[in-house]
Amino acid sequence: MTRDEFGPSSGHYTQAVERLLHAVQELSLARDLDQVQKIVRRTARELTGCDGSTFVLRDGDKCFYADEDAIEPLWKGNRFPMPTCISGWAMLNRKTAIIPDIYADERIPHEAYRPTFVKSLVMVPIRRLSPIGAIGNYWAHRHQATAEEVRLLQALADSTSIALENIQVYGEMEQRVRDRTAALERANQEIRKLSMTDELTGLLNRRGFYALAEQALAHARRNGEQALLAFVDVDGLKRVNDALGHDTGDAMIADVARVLRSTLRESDIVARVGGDEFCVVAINPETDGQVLRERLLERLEQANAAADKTYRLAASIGFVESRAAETATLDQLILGADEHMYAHKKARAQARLY
Ligand SMILES: Nc1nc2c(ncn2[C@@H]2O[C@H](COP(=O)(O)OP(=O)(O)OP(=O)(O)O)[C@@H](O)[C@H]2O)c(=O)[nH]1
Repeated sequence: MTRDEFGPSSGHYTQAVERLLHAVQELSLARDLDQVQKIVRRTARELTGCDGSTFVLRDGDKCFYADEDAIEPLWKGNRFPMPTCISGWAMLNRKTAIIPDIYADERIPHEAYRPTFVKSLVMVPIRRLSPIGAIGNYWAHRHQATAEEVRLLQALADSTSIALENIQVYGEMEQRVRDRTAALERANQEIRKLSMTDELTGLLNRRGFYALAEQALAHARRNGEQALLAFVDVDGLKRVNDALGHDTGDAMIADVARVLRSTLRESDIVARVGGDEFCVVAINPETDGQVLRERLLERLEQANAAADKTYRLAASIGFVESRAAETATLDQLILGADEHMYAHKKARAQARLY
């Protein structure tokens, strides 16, 4: 195409400006780098009718040939040091490189061009004041780019720069929304955890127990697994409170909780469901209720022997074992274990009398 054919009053130029306006519109709607690259590589070629275009991004001190649209492959995916390639020159000098004969120009690394079809090129920087990339146009024959072609490419580069900034802003906004959502989710999790946790012992509280135990029992029933529910009531807390103070009573509760947690399996659900009352749900328990009770009492005794405390840990323990076929509700199971515990407490009190 000659200069006359591509002058401001020519039909080609009008078409190219229309094409550019379309691209500007598309770029204003682009939301990610892929979309921008696609628009730029296609438009850059169509604006001048050249044989190839590249979309280059600055990557530190390298030029990254991010994308291309050409009659034969160029350098897509490659990175070159800024001073060794023409896109680097355009960015470092903040100027457009117009090169009608690449083999007559010292800025061109001739060896890199020899395997390619390129004979002439134009390279415009994206964001002239502080370039972040460049757009290349290549011709397979000798071509002296016209002022109009360069102007069109520069206008495309300016719109590309705004599109890239938009993407960055959108990206940051999206990231901020993601961060906030994650923080909210963490806060919600914390609230859920706090609302299900007993502050004194760190075990589940009554609400947490119901939530997890209901789930575990339903699951056990579906799978035909056996379940055991134990009710543990600390002995003599009132006496300790009255004689040694509420703080000591608290310490006693926390000690019992520690013994329960360390004696039971990690998968067992352990909760403080009242002042001095604990509930345990064990699915597929390793032992029957009687053995479990003996083990817990033994561990409480061991804790007493190991520590020089002003109080003794003791508890009454009742339990119920629920088979898969049973349809007792959690409340019914708790009631059964509580009654069993009460019988145990009575028996222990009587044993102390004799
Ligand atoms: N320190 C302390 N005491 C509590 C807490 N919650 C409840 N209590 C007290 O625990 C005592 C429980 O009394 P009881 O049900 O008679 O139990 P007990 O003193 O262990 O008596 P037995 O179960 O018959 O051995 C009451 O005095 C409650 O005020 C708590 O969080 N901390």
